[in-house]
Amino acid sequence: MIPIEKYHGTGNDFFVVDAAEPVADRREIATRLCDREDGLAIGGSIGADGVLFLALEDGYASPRVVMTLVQPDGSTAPMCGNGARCAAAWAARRLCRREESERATPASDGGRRGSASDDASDDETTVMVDTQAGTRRATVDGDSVTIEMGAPSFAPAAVPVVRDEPLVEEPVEGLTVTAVNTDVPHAVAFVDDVSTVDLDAVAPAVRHADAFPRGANVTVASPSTDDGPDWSAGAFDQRTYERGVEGETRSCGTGAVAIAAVARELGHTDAEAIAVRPPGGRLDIRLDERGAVLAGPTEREGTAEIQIDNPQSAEAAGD
Ligand SMILES: N[C@H](CCC[C@H](N)C(=O)O)C(=O)O
Repeated sequence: MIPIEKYHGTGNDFFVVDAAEPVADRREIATRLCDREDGLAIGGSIGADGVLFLALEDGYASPRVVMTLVQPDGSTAPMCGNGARCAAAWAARRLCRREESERATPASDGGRRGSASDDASDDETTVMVDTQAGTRRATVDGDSVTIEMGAPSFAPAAVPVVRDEPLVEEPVEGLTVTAVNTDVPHAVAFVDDVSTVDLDAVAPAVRHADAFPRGANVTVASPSTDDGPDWSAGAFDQRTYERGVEGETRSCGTGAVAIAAVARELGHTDAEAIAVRPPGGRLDIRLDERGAVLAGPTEREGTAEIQIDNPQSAEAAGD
């Protein structure tokens, strides 16, 4: 039996599997468990937006977790803002439990490796999350996780987009988009009201447009309705259609950072602190010359165990 945990960050949900578990075919497991109709049910929902395979590495001054996100279509995403926040929350919880059990049974070497209590504050744990896009520093404070993201780039080679100049506010398959890389490619379109966009109808053509040789996540944004229709207020509503999920998700961290970066690039706001509201909650972004920082809540929803040969026979154990 393989233990599976379920986490979500503002509604972007993931199964978590310890990378040490003997899962030979990660694509097959991800495709099966994530299915929204026939997949694994934990915490009141069926399936997920991906499976995080996480390896907690010993021997570093700051705890380090190696993250691989396998998406429902079997592809691997180089980065995922919400997934990385969940990975940090998972690692902090593991470390905390490990310390509790070490306190109950003191280790003979008394070694101090990767301790969750090595941080300046007793309430916060710093976790380094290794992703295919690079190592990102996360701070876990209860259920709230803040993570340093890479610096957004509009450079055609970085997005990537097949052109010589950045793609800024140009029509692509029916949407007026700006292309940005926030560790993954996003095509961002500002519209008057995200709730009126038929995302499932318009996004697939943009996601697969020839301009994007590796595809793109498609993110639409509008001035946040809670804060009034003021473009400069630094608050935006978000909806994202994700590559790899091939559908809309309830939240997307790299997409929220992409909205902040494009809003600043287009002069919609000059705020350093930008609030983004995906359908699943609220994410806070800070953008300065060093890059972007993404903050928001996470939640551990529950656990299950699966038979590796027959994942559908899984029984939710709950917690
Ligand atoms: N949901 C993720 C993004 C995953 C990106 C992935 N869909 C891809 O680029 O293939 C996030 O919170 O940033």
